[in-house]
Amino acid sequence: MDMNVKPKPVAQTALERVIQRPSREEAEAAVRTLIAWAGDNPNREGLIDTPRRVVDSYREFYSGYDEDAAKILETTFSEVGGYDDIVLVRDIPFNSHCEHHMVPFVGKAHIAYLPHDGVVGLSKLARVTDVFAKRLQTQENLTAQIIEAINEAINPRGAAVMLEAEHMCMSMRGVRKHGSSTITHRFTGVLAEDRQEQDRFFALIRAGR
Ligand SMILES: Nc1nc2c(ncn2[C@@H]2O[C@H](COP(=O)(O)OP(=O)(O)OP(=O)(O)O)[C@@H](O)[C@H]2O)c(=O)[nH]1
Ligand SMILES: [Zn+2]
Repeated sequence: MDMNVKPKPVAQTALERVIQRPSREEAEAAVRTLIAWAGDNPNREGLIDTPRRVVDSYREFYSGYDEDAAKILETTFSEVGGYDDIVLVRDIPFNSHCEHHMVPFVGKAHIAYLPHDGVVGLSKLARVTDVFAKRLQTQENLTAQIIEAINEAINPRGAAVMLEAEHMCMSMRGVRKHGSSTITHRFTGVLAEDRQEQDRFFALIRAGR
């Protein structure tokens, strides 16, 4: 092995740019503190492995900090038979956590764009949704980040993102209103300028239901 070959620098994640990640032991100790804060004994048998599980779960819930939307969207296709009309992927399920209470909000995303010179794999729109959903979020910011990532990656003639979600911080605590949903949407390009295109987007979301 050539010892002069320097290891490639590991790309800094969004989180590491802001804060140094604590060790797993520190994170597990924090969970034990929260269990005691809830009023239970972190040393009782049923709770002994809970800090480990919670810390593992956090890795899943917040895996988006280690992902790069631009990378996911970098493969585009141009051989689509000249198709240049709206592409809509609707009902993409997502779950995220609100940045105010760290409680889930759960819902569906509808993502559309008007191709310019290429299309992306449909699954990539769902993957990009997860990159940003799996961070601490507000629904507004999540909406904006998804559409910005699409615009930067494929420069479409227009794009639209609509999210509908139920916020557990409004149903399980606080105001305690079950069943309300919050809708956010954002349009760019032709879809921002042309009301008819917006109406078509809303009609396609409803189509065939
Ligand atoms: N705009 C927006 N607000 C959110 C989102 N998720 C949670 N919230 C709200 O964030 C607000 C935080 O309000 P605060 O008064 O600081 O916190 P709080 O005392 O816990 O508020 P309550 O939830 O009313 O009990 C609440 O009104 C939440 O409903 C979101 O995605 N977008
Ligand atoms: Zn909240």
